[in-house]
Amino acid sequence: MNNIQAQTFGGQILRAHLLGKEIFYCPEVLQSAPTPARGGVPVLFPQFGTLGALPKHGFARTLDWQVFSMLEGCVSANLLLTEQENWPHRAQLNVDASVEDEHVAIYFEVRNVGETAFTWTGGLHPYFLVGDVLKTRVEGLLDTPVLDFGAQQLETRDIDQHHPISPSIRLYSPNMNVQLTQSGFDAWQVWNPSAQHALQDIPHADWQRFVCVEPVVLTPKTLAPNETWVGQLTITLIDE
Ligand SMILES: O=P(O)(O)OC[C@H]1O[C@@H](O)[C@H](O)[C@@H](O)[C@@H]1O
Repeated sequence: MNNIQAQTFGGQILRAHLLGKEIFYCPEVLQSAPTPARGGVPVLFPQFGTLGALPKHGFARTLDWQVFSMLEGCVSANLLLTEQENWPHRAQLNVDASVEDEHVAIYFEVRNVGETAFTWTGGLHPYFLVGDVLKTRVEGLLDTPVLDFGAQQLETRDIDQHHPISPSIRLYSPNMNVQLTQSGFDAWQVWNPSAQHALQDIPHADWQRFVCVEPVVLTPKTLAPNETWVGQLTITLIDE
């Protein structure tokens, strides 16, 4: 059975099932505002990570969005991001996601609805449910044809790497094998916090159950008033 679920806080997709398979890691108990929820697919905007002076990963993941679900298997999350501290702009953000057959398709749209141009970084931060990250690999990155997490010393240190963008890569894990196809983004960020993490918002052992493979914009993009940027991530179950 296919379905998808999102919450208003952060406009965040939390869970999606494809042919009955759970695609995203999402703990039972999620942090509530103002702490960003760890799991599902956080939206990062207008700053990726600490690439600037704004709050880490921007404002979008800690604001309340409007979330609609009019058709089964589809969600639409929308945020009019108005002026924030150190960010005197206005942006309309839309995340539209659907599950159909063996795909989850996520569109992320950013429109400048203010009167001044702004420059942004950000993207989507999916927490893929892999079962055991130490038995998981990513294939098809341009600079690392096979990224084997079992060989990354995740018992002692995190992995936090960006890789040049490619149209599609594959994630092989005990939970699922998926192809990740993107357009519009400029890097794949790969992150797992390792067994040594100090995250307080997930059960400690859960570090091993997920990996984040994130289609992101790391090179600042400028949008003039009325200009729109669109990115897409499609997650497709594959057999091999
Ligand atoms: O703990 P946060 O703020 O949700 O960030 C999680 C991780 O997100 C990744 O995108 C970053 O590359 C990591 O550096 C960061 O630690």
